[in-house]
Amino acid sequence: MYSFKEIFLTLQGEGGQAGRVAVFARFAGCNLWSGREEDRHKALCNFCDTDFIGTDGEGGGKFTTAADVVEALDRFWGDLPRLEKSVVFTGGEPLLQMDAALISAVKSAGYFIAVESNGTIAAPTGIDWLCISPKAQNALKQTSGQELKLVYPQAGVDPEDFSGLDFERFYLQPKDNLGADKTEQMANTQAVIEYCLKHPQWRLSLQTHKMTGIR
Ligand SMILES: C[S@@+](CC[C@H](N)C(=O)[O-])C[C@H]1O[C@@H](n2cnc3c(N)ncnc32)[C@H](O)[C@@H]1O
Ligand SMILES: Nc1nc2[nH]cc(C(=O)O)c2c(=O)[nH]1
Ligand code: SF4
Ligand SMILES: [Mg+2]
Repeated sequence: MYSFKEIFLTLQGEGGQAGRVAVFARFAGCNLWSGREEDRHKALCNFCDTDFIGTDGEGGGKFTTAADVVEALDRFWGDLPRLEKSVVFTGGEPLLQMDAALISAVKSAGYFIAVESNGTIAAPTGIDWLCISPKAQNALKQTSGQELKLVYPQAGVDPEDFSGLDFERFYLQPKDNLGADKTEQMANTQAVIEYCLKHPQWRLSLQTHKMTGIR
């Protein structure tokens, strides 16, 4: 059984695959936050910008088999070219639910498989583009992949804690303070820019879907 909050077609907004059309499949549930606002202050990850509770979003639901998930993804991919098929599994935390059966079925259907994960759970094999986004003091179990994308700044977190890990690319993504304060938001972006100017291993990742107003 796989539980998805929502499934939709959009352009990847972040990181090294930004601009690429993909079906986004957002799993319900996370191991670092309940998703309820009243729990945010005591969550292991407290800056989340996403609603991942339940299965009531567009395209969401509970799918009994991996084949049922593929059928749903294919509905959103529609008649687009088969050779370009691309899916991003996110959440919530996708590695709580992704298993070999799902990866195998999605791969057989022709998809390039990208995953957005907090890295606290080891990833199964077969993922084409693994993006790990470490969260404060939560221990990393997955220390390799295509992209490490650190939300910055985070209290007590130094990018150099991660710069020696086995990733192809390293990104800093300005922390969205969720509308709390425009000045602080701009300061976060400025801090990323200044860090990247001094540390060429790191690149700027902007949440371009928020700038353009797409999902
Ligand atoms: C909502 S998370 C879901 C996947 C997974 N749980 C994770 O944290 O990587 C998707 C991406 O959004 C990023 N993100 C979440 N809240 C953010 C915020 N307030 N500002 C910037 N990026 C944020 C995460 O770090 C992650 O890279
Ligand atoms: N367009 C778009 N790109 C994204 N990249 C990562 C996202 C996520 O929430 O995981 C996301 C998202 O929610 N929308
Ligand atoms: S780990 Fe990811 S989904 Fe979970 S609360 Fe943090 S940003 Fe949100
Ligand atoms: Mg998002």
